[in-house]
Amino acid sequence: MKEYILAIDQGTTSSRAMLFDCLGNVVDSEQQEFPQYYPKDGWVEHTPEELLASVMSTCRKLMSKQNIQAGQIKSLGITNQRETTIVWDKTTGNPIYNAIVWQDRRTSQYCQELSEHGHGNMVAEKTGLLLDPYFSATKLKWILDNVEGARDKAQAGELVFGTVDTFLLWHLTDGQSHFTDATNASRTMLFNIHEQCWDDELLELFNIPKSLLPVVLDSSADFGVTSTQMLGFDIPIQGIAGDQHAALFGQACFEKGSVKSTYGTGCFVMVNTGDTVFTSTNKLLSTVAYRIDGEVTYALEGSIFVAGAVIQWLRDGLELISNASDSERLAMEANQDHGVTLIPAFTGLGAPFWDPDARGAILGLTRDTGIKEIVNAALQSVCYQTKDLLTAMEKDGIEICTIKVDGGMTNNEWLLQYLSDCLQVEVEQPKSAETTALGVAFLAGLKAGIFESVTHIQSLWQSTAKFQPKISNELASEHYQRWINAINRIRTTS
Ligand SMILES: Nc1ncnc2c1ncn2[C@@H]1O[C@H](COP(=O)(O)OP(=O)(O)O)[C@@H](O)[C@H]1O
Ligand SMILES: O=P(O)(O)OC[C@H](O)CO
Repeated sequence: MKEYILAIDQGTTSSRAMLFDCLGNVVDSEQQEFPQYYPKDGWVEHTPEELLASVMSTCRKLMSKQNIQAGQIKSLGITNQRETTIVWDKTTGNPIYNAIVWQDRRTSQYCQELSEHGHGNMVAEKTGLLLDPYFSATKLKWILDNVEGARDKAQAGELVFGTVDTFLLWHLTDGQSHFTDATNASRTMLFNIHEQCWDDELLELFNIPKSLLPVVLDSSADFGVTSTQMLGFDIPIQGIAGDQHAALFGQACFEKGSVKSTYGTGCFVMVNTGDTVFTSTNKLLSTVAYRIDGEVTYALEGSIFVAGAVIQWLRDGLELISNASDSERLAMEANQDHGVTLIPAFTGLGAPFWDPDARGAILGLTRDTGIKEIVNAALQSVCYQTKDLLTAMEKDGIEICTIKVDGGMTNNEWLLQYLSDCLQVEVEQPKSAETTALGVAFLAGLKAGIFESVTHIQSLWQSTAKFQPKISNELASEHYQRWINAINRIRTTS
């Protein structure tokens, strides 16, 4: 009887269930998109029920397709879009409001006020984060303050909060487990990353009752067992990590200084900083990379809000392309010297600008500009935003020679070549682009004893292609300068 690890990857635009063998090879997978809701300018929501339904349906389809029998799945891991905030009723499990998605900017005014009152340093010092609507704390406060009766129910201990991992775990275990892991906790802005605990001063600042919060475990831990009615069998849940942290783990970036960049809905560059919290002076975030056996490894992160989402916008918003993969051919066929700059700041700018009120723009249009040039500029914008992050890292004294890339967008080779040209560094692609799911499968398998150690996992990682810069440093700088000039025209903060 073959044995497997099941990984759930609940992303911003789709949910995936992936089956891995005990060497970390992909056996099969299922994927399902779900609706995005944009109720107001800068607001982004999901319905938690649709997230759960998409996860359940992909897992069930995958298991039935592979004719999985009891006992074949040795361990289950959950990785997830981070920061997205859900509050639900402890008794019924029903959410009291939609999931407020990480991209949502509704609390930008409140964050601004907290900054003006001088709370930024304390928050950054304790959490490694910047006072920005991106993180869960102000979203959670918004729900408690704006949903009728929520604060009273919270005070009475009738509600619970969780990021998406915690919500899925709760339902998979039929309300038995109210846990999260240290990586997800580190994105809430309520968690002290030095002391590895919920922080009373932060809870007071954001007016959050502690009783709402899940218990924080290692990323590789016993989180509970799936209830039979959910997946048909009792499966131990032994890995949980935020998707970017799981990708770092799946890319085997275990050494201090190793870097990965993931291109999904957003783009997230992470550098392993070992057992030290690195303090950036260039608005990058410090975060928990992973926690195993109580030992914390930290990372430095640069977060970009719109990467693959710009391609989705070309597809669904502008209807310029029918499939995301069309973008590769069109970008290749474009006049490469088009002079168009597209800034996809649909929900503001993330690192290193942190400008929640900036909005997107297309500059440099001429009568010759066509669909191909717009598509090309959209893909270039993802590379320039990555360059913004690497430049900030360089200013922090971190030199990067190679980045390991993954995520849905890395199926686009034109993008990877332009990325290498733009960054003037080597871009390395792993055998599987599904590194996020693989990372949490590794974490779950580690707890289950399928993988002996991090060193064992390192030996399983394989690269498939390397992209080297093909344009001169001078030309790359010229292109990038055009981007910087354009960014300076849309910023609302300095
Ligand atoms: N060939 C491609 N070229 C460019 N973008 C792509 C391509 N394939 C997928 N994408 C983009 O990648 C994103 C999906 O990547 P994925 O890693 O699944 O994201 P998430 O985990 O955030 O849901 C979508 O936004 C899609 O537009
Ligand atoms: O859904 P992704 O893969 O773009 O990841 C979202 C991030 O976790 C948000 O912080």
